[in-house]
Amino acid sequence: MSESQTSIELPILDISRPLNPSFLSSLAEACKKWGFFHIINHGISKDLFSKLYLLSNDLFNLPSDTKLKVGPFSSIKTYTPHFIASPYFESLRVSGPNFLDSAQSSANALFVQQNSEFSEILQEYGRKMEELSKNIIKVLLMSLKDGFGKKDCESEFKNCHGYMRINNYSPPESLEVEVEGLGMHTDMSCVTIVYQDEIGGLQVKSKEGKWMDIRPCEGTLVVNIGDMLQAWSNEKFRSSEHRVVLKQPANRFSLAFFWCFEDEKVIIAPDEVVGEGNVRLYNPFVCLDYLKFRESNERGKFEKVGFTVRDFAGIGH
Ligand SMILES: O=C(O)CCC(=O)C(=O)O
Ligand SMILES: [Fe+2]
Repeated sequence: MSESQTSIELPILDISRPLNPSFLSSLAEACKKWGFFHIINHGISKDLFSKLYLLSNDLFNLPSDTKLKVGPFSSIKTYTPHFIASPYFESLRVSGPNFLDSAQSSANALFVQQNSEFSEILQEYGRKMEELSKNIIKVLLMSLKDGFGKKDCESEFKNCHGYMRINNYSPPESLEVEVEGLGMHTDMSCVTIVYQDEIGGLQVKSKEGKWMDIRPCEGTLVVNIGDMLQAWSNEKFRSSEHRVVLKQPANRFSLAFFWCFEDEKVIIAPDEVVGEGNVRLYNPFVCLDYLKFRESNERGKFEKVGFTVRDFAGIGH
């Protein structure tokens, strides 16, 4: 991890304003090059983030034994303890469309006292993220050439569903060199919406293999393209490898919302997306089959064994 690091400037989508063609083309360009952009005026208040932060803190501060009541060996399985993704990472999953029920079933197992605020806040956040995801897909479709297909292609995304992960990173107390809080990966979603606190540490890998910082900025959310949209868009959009590094001995909090195709969906780029005269880069595949493929590949074998959507369904791979 000695390579010098730089941060990148990404387009900032103001979702509250009408879009102009020059912005849409810079967005399309960033989605092809980086697979990342920023979003502002998303309608999620600072107050909601602070509440989510405080409630999540209460949760992660519980004793490990308590958290494991919803861990991988419990019936609920919403909590990922330390040492699964990394020694410094733990996470709680809340699934839609009924975020309230999902959060409540974890809360019931974790907290002695009734804690309805926790699930209500997560429901509010989940619903807002669903709306935002739908709007983001609309904008992305518009950014594809000639504003094509908004009417034809939006229906492809009508059965999408979302889930979120509340992430807590706790680096070692004496941190001399930076450590990976979350190793290199691509997301399996169509799009992911990330809130990262002011600590920062999210990085995207450039096509040349260099790690670039995605600096946090108050009021700004990060959006990244996932594998499903990379395949569906015939690589008009890129699902980039990214990771989280911890550079200072301070806790880091993030929320990641994944907007995904339904399991049974057959992913195939529409002809108008591929474009006349262009080569089709993926064989059609069923969404769930790819999710299973990813699950069955061990993390450490990443470099040796095919692991990405290209390896799974790419033509000529
Ligand atoms: O914590 C972050 O900022 C990003 C998390 C992430 O990449 C993920 O959960 O897929
Ligand atoms: Fe990710």
